[in-house]
Amino acid sequence: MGCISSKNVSCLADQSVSPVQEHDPEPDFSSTNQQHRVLVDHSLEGSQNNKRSRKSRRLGGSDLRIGASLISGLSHKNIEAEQAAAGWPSWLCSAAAEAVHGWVPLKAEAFQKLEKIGQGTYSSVFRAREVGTGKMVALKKVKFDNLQPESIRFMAREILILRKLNHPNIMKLEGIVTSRTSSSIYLVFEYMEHDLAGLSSNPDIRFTESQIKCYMKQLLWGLEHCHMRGVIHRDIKASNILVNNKGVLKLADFGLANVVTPKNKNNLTSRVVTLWYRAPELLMGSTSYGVSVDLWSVGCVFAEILMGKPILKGRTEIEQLHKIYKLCGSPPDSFWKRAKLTHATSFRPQHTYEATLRERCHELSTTGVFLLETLLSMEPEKRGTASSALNSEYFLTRPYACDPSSLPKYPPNKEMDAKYREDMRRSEPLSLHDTFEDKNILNETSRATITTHGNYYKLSDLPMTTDPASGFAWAVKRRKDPDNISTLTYNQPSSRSQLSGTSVAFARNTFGLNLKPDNESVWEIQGDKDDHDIEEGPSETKLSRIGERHGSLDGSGLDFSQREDDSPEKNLEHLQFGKQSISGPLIFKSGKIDEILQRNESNIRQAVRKSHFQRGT
Ligand SMILES: Nc1ncnc2c1ncn2[C@@H]1O[C@H](COP(=O)(O)OP(=O)(O)OP(=O)(O)O)[C@@H](O)[C@H]1O
Repeated sequence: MGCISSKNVSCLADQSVSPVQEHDPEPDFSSTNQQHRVLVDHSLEGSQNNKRSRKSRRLGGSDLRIGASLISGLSHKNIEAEQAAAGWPSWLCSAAAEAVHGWVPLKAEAFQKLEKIGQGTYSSVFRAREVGTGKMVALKKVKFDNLQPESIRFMAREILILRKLNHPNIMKLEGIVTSRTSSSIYLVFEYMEHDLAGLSSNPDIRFTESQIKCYMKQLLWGLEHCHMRGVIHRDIKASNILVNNKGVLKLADFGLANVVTPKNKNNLTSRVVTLWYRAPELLMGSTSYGVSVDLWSVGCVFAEILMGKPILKGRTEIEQLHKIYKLCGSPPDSFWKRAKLTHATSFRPQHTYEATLRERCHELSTTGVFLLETLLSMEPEKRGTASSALNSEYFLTRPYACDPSSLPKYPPNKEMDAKYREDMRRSEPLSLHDTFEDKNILNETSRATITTHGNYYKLSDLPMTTDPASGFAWAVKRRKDPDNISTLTYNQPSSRSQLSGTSVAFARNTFGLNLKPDNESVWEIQGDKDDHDIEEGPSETKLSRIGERHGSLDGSGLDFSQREDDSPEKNLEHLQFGKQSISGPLIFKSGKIDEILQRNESNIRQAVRKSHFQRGT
């Protein structure tokens, strides 16, 4: 695959854009046998810049602004001329020269594009074959508006962070496919056959304790590398942790990552991390968090691979917090005293919750429970660091982590996942009862086994369902001024719909949220039950809409009501709690968990992008 060889000026000549591409705005992936061109450090560096470049390499490239500082001595005209000569499109050089500095673009015809393997908010991922070597790669096509410099710079941030990292357990950016005339770019990554979400949720796969340790160690090594370079990943979840057929785990998807600097450390957006993996301080709106948000997510992933399912599956931010309290216990008084959040006390539960983590992980060794409890500490500073987790007793006691090469070769992930998801779709919903059985770990001598299990899909994995014609959402507001009346709104064409009132009841009973109708939006609650426990059993609260009103958000400084994909229905998918905006889908037409996650992910990505535009965080 492409490499970065230093000072290889002569290679530049080899990077000329083919006549076909000159007329093609999209990179033209072909099946021709044209040789793949390597990435080279081109001739930007003068002797002084070379010195700086070498220094930064000795330091492990730890300065994210390396590109910017390197090129600062050169005139813009020179840089653009150099980069254009290297084959980069002008819109990219002018908006994000530092991201591609020292590299030359790879040519589209060096790859044979195969099937699509992933779809993100701002990307589509394809499997592809490198023509010259036959090696499989993943091509991530990044969507952005190339007329908008901010949009390009946002994408450039991901590239800069990826270039800053260099570790066997971090997904390596191997190159970028584009051309002088292209309007899009593809990031080239090593192809990984599996992800931890697919493997751990597969009922046919059961990890042994030493296999779990092996995955966890690799994850923590990768994370330690990020954190030591000031990079917070901010989207650690099982599906972003990829595994190849050699048992090597790599942390992927740095689309939400950021480098903490003295300048931005108190001005970060709280709307990061996929809901199920989001730390409590983020749910409470913190904007001055640190790398410990990643450690919380690692705790969630640890629990997920132990149990075979995500451990905290909230459907809204408020429900997510509730689930955290139920698992980890309500935070101690000291937590609320120390919390620097303006609205922290709004999140203080009225009831005391005892931690249930030990019960839920009763098969896990004592050392494992201790590590899990540490990672899932309500107080960020008690979570320790990736390094301290690696030094924990869990990894120092038998059974030790196995060697990655001894991990089983699983059937191709994409096929396996596709089949599994299809099976789930066909079978849902099964019954009102929870049919999920935790996949407890096997004893040390066991290997991962492929067996045929029953169907594991659980009804409570699904969002609360509504009438077939649903697709509405609701919002709650509470303010202190004349607008100060809480409003519960939903938007549903039909006159009546069923909505589980658990979130309403939870908001009211747990946080003391007082719901009142206001003039603009009138709602009725029928048969409301005080149901504190969202997870177990749907409550039969019925709401009928008479009027409607759009929700708006402030809280974390982001306003989803101005999202690109703006519609009344979508705007209403927020629960505003005090100043904290609570977002996330509550109810979906089809009742598919994939849909919830997709929407949640999209919301986060759009919000972070917007926040980046506004504040650069
Ligand atoms: N190197 C890879 N090998 C195999 N599959 C990959 C690779 N990278 C990504 N994928 C697949 O593509 C999916 C989407 O990729 P990724 O997570 O990077 O983007 P995203 O976060 O969904 O997109 P965006 O950041 O634009 O919203 C992943 O969930 C994974 O299934």
